[in-house]
Amino acid sequence: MSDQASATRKAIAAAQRVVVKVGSSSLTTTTGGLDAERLMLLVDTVAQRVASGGQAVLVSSGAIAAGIAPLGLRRRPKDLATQQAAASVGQQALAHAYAESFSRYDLTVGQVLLTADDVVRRGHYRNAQRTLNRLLGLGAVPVVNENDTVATHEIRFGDNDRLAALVSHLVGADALILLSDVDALYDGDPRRGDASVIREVNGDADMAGVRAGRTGASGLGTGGMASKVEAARVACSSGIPVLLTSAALADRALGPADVGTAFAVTGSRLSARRFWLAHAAGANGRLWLDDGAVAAVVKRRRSLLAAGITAVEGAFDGGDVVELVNPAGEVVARGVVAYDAAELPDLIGRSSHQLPAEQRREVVHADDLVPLR
Ligand SMILES: Nc1ncnc2c1ncn2[C@@H]1O[C@H](COP(=O)(O)OP(=O)(O)O)[C@@H](O)[C@H]1O
Ligand SMILES: N[C@@H](CCC(=O)OP(=O)(O)O)C(=O)O
Repeated sequence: MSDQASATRKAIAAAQRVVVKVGSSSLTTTTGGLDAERLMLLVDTVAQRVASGGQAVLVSSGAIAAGIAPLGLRRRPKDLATQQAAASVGQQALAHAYAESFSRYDLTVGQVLLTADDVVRRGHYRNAQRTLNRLLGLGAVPVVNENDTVATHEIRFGDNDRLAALVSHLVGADALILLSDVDALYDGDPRRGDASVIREVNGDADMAGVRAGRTGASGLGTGGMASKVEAARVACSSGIPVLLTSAALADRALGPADVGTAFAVTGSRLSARRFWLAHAAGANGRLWLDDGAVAAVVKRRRSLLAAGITAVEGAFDGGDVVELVNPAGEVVARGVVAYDAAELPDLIGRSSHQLPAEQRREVVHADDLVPLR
């Protein structure tokens, strides 16, 4: 274990406030619905962490999977209406099981069901933040899931890994623990033959050559390893270390943190507004930048001026969030645009002195802009 890696594991073991995300495959079976025993073991571990002075937020998947057996379905449904029906049955079974199980430790559970809108819209984001913080302050264990019964295709998170990364930032967590049905990240899907375990990820370089699949073995979860790696990247980029392992190893993950894959932080903690801009806000359009503008915005942290924009995409209003893309089409930053989409075509490519006085303001001000690379 390298020094940096052990520092990451030490930080995770010492974390005061943790977010623990558990996947469907770890709590349910296709034939039996909710696996009460596995859920109880998880609760034992989380309750232990709370008893030793920590705080925990549980992001629990499993609503859809837990509804499969009670509704007499044979496998995870593919259409949204049946998924929502299953989630409606499964979520209440899940909430009931958590409440009962945590009550063995005199711990109260607060159910928090979020839609993507709750983190995409700034007002909702702060509201969710307040609720979660208050629950923690009152000594309860928030149990979070997506509000599957009302979410439509367009506004779904779909998998809970990304939701867990967003919740980690929302509550200012000191660590994020991702529990799945696989003990660690491998360089390829271990189900498909030989794969080597990756113990530490200290940055993008350690991910070179790693193939993280989009499907899981169980057919119960969604997103596969790819969504976990992406969630880890989001959390680490804003200063939250991540441990990825199996639910069967939860006691070690929440104890000495000496199992699974540890992802080191790659950036510092962002303010709520900057995190929201970078990872949560829905973008309404794109501005294409030339190389000079990319360097100014990403390396020198300058405002974006009209002169460096080569094309405008989307129908946005001033005040909306847009993506800034480099000439290769990669998103390099996100920010709040100061003009409506209709105003920009006349301005782009022109330097400030060629523009009328009222149109000389920055297109995206540096304070409203978050580089992503
Ligand atoms: N590179 C990889 N390393 C580890 N597991 C992988 C990798 N690529 C794909 N997987 C698969 O991802 C699965 C976990 O994803 P998923 O079923 O969505 O989990 P969960 O329900 O816990 O969210 C594992 O069962 C594993 O087979
Ligand atoms: N909100 C959904 C989660 C979807 C899902 O399967 O997520 P995961 O098991 O974390 O890949 C549910 O509770 O069924």
